Amino acid sequence: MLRRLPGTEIDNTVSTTPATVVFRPVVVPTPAIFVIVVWLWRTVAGLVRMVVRHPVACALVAGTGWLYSASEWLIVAAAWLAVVFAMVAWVLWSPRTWGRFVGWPLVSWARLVWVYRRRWRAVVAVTGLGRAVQGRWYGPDLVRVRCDAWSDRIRVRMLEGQSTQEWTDRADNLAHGFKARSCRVTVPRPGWVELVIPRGDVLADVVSVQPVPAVRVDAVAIGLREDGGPFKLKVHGTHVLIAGATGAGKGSFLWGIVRGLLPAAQAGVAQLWALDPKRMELAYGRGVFHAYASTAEECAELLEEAVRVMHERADRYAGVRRDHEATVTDPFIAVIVDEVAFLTAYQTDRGLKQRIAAALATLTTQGRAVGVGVIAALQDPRKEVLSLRNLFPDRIALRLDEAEQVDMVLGDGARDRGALADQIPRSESDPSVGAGEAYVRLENAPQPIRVRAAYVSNAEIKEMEAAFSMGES
Ligand SMILES: Nc1ncnc2c1ncn2[C@@H]1O[C@H](COP(=O)(O)OP(=O)(O)OP(=O)(O)O)[C@@H](O)[C@H]1O
Repeated sequence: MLRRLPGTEIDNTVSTTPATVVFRPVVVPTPAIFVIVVWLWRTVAGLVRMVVRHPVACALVAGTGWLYSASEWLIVAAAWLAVVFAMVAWVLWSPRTWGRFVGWPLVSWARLVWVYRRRWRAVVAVTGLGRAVQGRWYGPDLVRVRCDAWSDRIRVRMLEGQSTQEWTDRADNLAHGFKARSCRVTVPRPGWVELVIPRGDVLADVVSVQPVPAVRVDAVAIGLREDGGPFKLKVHGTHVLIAGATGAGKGSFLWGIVRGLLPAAQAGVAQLWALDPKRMELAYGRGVFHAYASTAEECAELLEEAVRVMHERADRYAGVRRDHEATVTDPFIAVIVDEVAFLTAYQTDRGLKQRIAAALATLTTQGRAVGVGVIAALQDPRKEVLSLRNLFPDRIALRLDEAEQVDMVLGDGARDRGALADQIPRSESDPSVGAGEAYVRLENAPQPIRVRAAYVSNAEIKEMEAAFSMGES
């Protein structure tokens, strides 16, 4: 009766297959008073828990009961009408606070009861997340469900001794078990996991570009996050690696960054330097760049020029300052490289290859403190990504061809944490399906976030070029 066990007992298994022998536990008669005390204690604890967790619902039920006993049903009906009016007024006055205190808790409760509690035992049993201990079945505790506009967050107390890895390995099973598109596992505190299950998908439709923003170099607006919020990418003080299969939409990220930095470039506090060995992407809006290189020789020279600027600034800053502030005299220099493997892995001239690799390594290891940032796109992550990857603090994986490539780009364990870049949809007939969708892993946040870049069309690139041309580069 007074047991301390590692989770919720699901079933008391006594009989078994002939191969396994399970003995029925010894039954020790318990005095009735113990049983009564334990039941009373559980009832009181349950009531207190209910009042703490659902104070508004409990107050409504208790208030209705009290009013009915103290007066007549007409008064009760009038009181309820007043409550309904108050709710409507609250929704109209502040839908956000109403949602926070009434709407979402109600949705959470309904989904807890209707979706998760109903399926929990079956899902836990089929995914193998329960355990049989001495003939008894134990399952992890489903403690609470919190819903918001885009996802359900399910707090679970794991069985004692269970690892997060067991849950991340079964994320796909859990998603299917709860009829969801995906499931991400996070760890709020030791012994607990939180399953993040998105409802609907705000990234399913093409995201339109926002008007060109005000002058800023720190973070640029690229598109939308999975939770519907704006996705802003930090570009100053970091380096960004963008990897994606052909047609994944790397161009949207590159042009999104360019678009975000253009006002700063016009104001003179930023400079955009383009390296475009394929000549199929950045050449289209060539006029917006301060410097443009396409042949391997030109690219090596431009990278070495960036290294020279970097060293010159480092000499001036030494002992005077520790970080860079974008000014007209010392603008932030964004070195944008489309298809970096053309300059490294695919480069046949060994001399040029070594110069480019050395310049890239110098810029990515020393450039960010003095205001030189590298933003590099890559199509095939198998080509030298491992030597490049660690030089880039922030990484973005668009649609990739194979599951193994996700960890190659984002770092070990990223796919287990929910970065399913290999599962981003594609369509033969509609190139926009899944294009621009990506998982982002930032330096200071190991948990990948799902985003979609706004689509920067050819017409918009030409408009930007017309409005922000830097003259002959
Ligand atoms: N953010 C986006 N939203 C919707 N559709 C997009 C987006 N980005 C790109 N597309 C669509 O996908 C197509 C391919 O995009 P893009 O050329 O940028 O891919 P890529 O990754 O640069 O490919 P490649 O490596 O072959 O150059 C575009 O022509 C466009 O139709």
